[in-house]
Order: sequence, then structure tokens, then C-alpha cells
Amino acid sequence: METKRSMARLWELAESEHGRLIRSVLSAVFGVICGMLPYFAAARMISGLFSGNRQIQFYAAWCLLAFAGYTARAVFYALALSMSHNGTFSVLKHIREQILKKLPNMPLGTVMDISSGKMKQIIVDQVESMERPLAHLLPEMTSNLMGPVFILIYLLILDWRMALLSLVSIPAGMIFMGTVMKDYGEKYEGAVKTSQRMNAAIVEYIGGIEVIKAFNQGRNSYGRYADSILANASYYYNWMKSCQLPMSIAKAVLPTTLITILPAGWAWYVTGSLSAETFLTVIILSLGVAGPLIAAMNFIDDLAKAGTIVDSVDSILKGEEQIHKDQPVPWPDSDICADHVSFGYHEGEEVLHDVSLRIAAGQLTAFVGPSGSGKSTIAKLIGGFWDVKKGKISIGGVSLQDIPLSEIYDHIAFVSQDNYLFDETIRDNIRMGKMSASDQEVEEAAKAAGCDEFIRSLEQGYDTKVGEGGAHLSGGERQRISIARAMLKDAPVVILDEATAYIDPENEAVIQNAVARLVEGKTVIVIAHRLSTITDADRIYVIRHGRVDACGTHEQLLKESSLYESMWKAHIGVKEGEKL
Ligand SMILES: Nc1ncnc2c1ncn2[C@@H]1O[C@H](COP(=O)(O)OP(=O)(O)OP(=O)(O)O)[C@@H](O)[C@H]1O
Repeated sequence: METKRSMARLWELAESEHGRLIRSVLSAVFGVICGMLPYFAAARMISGLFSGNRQIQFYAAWCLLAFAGYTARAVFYALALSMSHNGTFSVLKHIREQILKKLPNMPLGTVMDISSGKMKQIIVDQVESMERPLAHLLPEMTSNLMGPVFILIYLLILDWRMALLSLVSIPAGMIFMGTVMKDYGEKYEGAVKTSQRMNAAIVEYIGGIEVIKAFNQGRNSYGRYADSILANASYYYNWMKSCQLPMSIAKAVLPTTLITILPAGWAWYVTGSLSAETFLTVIILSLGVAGPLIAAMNFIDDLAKAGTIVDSVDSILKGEEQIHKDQPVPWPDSDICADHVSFGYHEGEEVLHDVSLRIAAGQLTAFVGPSGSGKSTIAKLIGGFWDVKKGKISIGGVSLQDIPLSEIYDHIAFVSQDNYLFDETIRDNIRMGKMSASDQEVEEAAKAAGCDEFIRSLEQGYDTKVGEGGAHLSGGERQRISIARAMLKDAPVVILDEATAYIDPENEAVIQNAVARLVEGKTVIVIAHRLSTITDADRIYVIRHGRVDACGTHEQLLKESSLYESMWKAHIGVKEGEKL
């Protein structure tokens, strides 16, 4: 039942190629029917010999038919596989595209909870493993099962006793096969999980190589990496070892149709209840039963794997989506309001409790508070990275969920400390802010963000590739490119996660200038770590333990919020220390 459900889902996923896949199955079945012809021809020729037919044309015609059947089988089989592969690769491409379209509509937290190793395993390996069930199992298993059925029907017409005897070895072989298949689905699921753990360990090892070297963790980290590879190899080894004996017995028993046919047939022939002609015909045709059945057996494991494959692909395709209207709505202004918002990343773990705040259009609003108090979480909720389930966030009086996600992303530029740079040229990375921007616009944004000079000093200038995540650039350079990208986007709302890193005096001045240009005339939300940068903010919200603790201007808060006052004193203390 489970396998039936999985195959039905797999078939549903292949919807765009149903026509081609059905044609491939028909072609394979036709090929198998043609492939039966040599057996029938052999049977007819033996009949001819027994009946004393000496006409050479008779034997020549059957030989020709046998040859034609054999050739047609090869042609239709090749045609079937070619159609099924073309169809399947188009399905795999379609599924991968669907996954890539789906990811941006899922809450960011859900996506980030899946390790990149596991994500790669699903998008690359699991999708790839649909190739066997779609391109091979469908045409080959169907046709390999149909062939023996046709033979069996013919045998039943010839002599039902012999027909039934020719089947005896099949259930015997299937019993051994059944012991392997009993928990095959579960075992395969376990194998996928060990592979995902191995992938995650490898990706983490490579991604964290800098930390591993800096903290001399090579031995520990490599140990985890090596352990996961060993665990993966041992899992497969033990699993395959447990399958080997019953599988070999099944494959040895299945083709032994002659063990039952020969003695019984001989006895019936001697007693006169079976003609020699039928006896020999049954012997020849029964040989055509085992081959296709063994070939079909090779696909049974693919049936058992289908459940795990569709479940892991569906964990993304059917994953929770952010639910937003898709029709654009007019916004009167960019006033942002949060009303009694409570939020947690995971069920039962609330990190924001009943947060209400107002960010006036065109003003500078800052969030300050201790580390982990929830500043970035509020900013990300405003940026539409997650949907709130308790309370409401609105822009210009329109609830965020009534605004299409793409409009929110167009309307808000989010500049964080670690804006990701793609392994493309600097020009392409900046152009992500506005894909239609001309080279001149890109360069103007770079100038305004204070990075034109350093870009031009690079050997290939704007055409320099930045490496994965911008690894070939310094932290400050990466940040300025992110700012240039946001400038090009020119969104009316800018959310700025203020940099704590790269604050050497020279860089700080350049970045502050770039930021000042970025936020000119915009509604700005700053997640502030250095209070001296937001003393002239129009409004400052002090966040503590996921709640709004106080709000006001710098002067008001110094008088009214003990937390803000102590944070200010601590900040001033550090500043004084820096000067010394
Ligand atoms: N993706 C996530 N999944 C689960 N929990 C998260 C996630 N991001 C943040 N948190 C948790 O939510 C709480 C608030 O985190 P948040 O990043 O909003 O704080 P913050 O005030 O911005 O901190 P900081 O100043 O250190 O950046 C913390 O307890 C944090 O561990």
C-alpha cells in the first residue's frame, strides 16, 4: 500500500511527461511481445519436426519470423529506453526547478534548519535517484512482467497442468526475495540518512576550514568527517551483506522451472496424457519465463526506495509556505506598525512577546538591546522573512500578509553584516540589487558606496570574481559591495544590521559615509550595536528578553530607561578605552 502510494506520487510528480512515459511503456511491452516470437517459432519448428514436415520454406519462414522478432525486440526496447530517459530527465529538471521556486516562498527559518549537506542530498542525489524508477522501472519492469504472463496464457492453452508446474519455482524464489524486501524501505531510509549526515559533515568541514585551522581543530573535525564516512560505508556493507544470501538463493531458485516440468512431463508423456510435441514446447517456452522475471526482480528494490525518495523531495515541495496574497495592493505610505506580535522560530519556543511598535515613514528608527534580545528577529519579521502567527505587522496600514512577498522584497532593502556574495563578478553581485541596471548605474552605486576605487585597483576591476561567499575579498570590502547593491535597489525602506566587525577607524568612516548616502530620504531601521551612531535617531526602541522595554529619543531614554542608560555608559566606557 505504502509502495503504491509512493509510486502514485512519483507518477504525479512526472505529470509533465506522462505522454512520453506511457509511450515508452507501450514500446517496451511491444518489444517483449516481439521478443516472445523466437520462442514460439522454436516451438512451432519442433512441432513441425514431430509431425514430419520436411518443407524447407516452413522452417525458413519461422526462422525469419524469429529473427524479425528478435530484431524488433531490440529496436523497441532501445526506443522505449530512449523515450523514458528523455522524459525522465525532463521531469528531474522540472522537479529541481520547482524546488528552487519553492525555497524563497518558504519561511527562511525552515530553509535554514535544513543543513546545506542535506539540502544538496535532496536536490541532487534524491532527485537523481528518481531516474531508476521512472526511466527503467516503468518500461522495463512492466514489460518484463508482461512477457511471462503472455507465455503463461499460451502454456495454459497448451496444457494447464504443465503451465501450473512451470510456476512452482516462482513463489519459492519469491519467499527468499521477500526476506530481503521485508524491511528494504526502512533500510534504504536509514542509508539516505547516513548519506545526509556524511554530506553535512563534509560540507561543514569544508565550510569551517578557516575555524578548524585557526583553532587547531583539524584532528577533531576530521575525526567527525572520517567517522561519518566510515558510518556510511559500514551501513551499506552490513545491509548488503544481510541481503546477499537470500538474494542469491532467490536468483538461483527462480529459473529452475525445469526441475518440476521435466519429471512430471516425462511421467505424463510415458502414460500418454502429454504429447511429445507439447512437452518440448512447454520446456522451451518455460525457459522464456525465468529471464524476464529475474530482470523484473532487479527493480523491486527501486519500488521499495520510491517511498523515501518522494518523502524527502516532498519535505521541500510540500513544505510550509509563507501565505501572502499575490495581487499588488496600493500603499498610502511606508509607516510600519507591529501590533501585539509574538513569535518563535520553533513550536513552543517564543522569542518575541507581545511586541508593539511604530516606525514612521521617512524617519530613522533604531533597535537597541542586549545580545539575543530579539532585535534582528523583529527586523526580519518586518522584512517578510517569516510570517507572524500572533499579532500583525503592517506597512502603510496594509497587513504584510496581504502584500505579495515579491513586493515586500522590492520595497525593503535588508543590509546585514553578512550579506552573501555569489561567486560571480563584482559587477554581477552589485547588479543583483536591480537586474536591469546598466554598467554605468552599477559603477555609480559602487562610487556612492565608497568601493569604486578598490574595485578598479583589482586586476580585472568590476569583472573580478569574488569567490564563494565573497571569500576573495576583505570583510569591509564585502560590506561596501553589499551597500552598493542595496543602493542600486533604491528601496524606500532600508533595514540595516549595523556592523560590529571591520570597525577599524578607516573602514568605519568609509562605511558610515556609504550608509549615510544609502539611507538618504528613506525609512530607516537600524539594529544598532554602537549607540553613538544612533544618538540622533527619531525614535529608539530598547528591546529586552523579546519585549519592548522602552522607547523614545536618546535624551528621553537616558532619563527614563535604566537599561539604555547602562548600555550608554558601557558604550562610552569602551569609546574612552579605544581613545587611550
Ligand atoms: N534562525 C533561528 N532559529 C532559531 N532561533 C533563532 C534563530 N535566530 C535567532 N534565534 C533566537 O532568537 C533569539 C533572538 O535572536 P536575535 O538574533 O533576534 O537577537 P538580537 O537581539 O538580534 O541578537 P544580536 O544583537 O546578538 O544579533 C535568540 O535567543 C536566538 O538564539
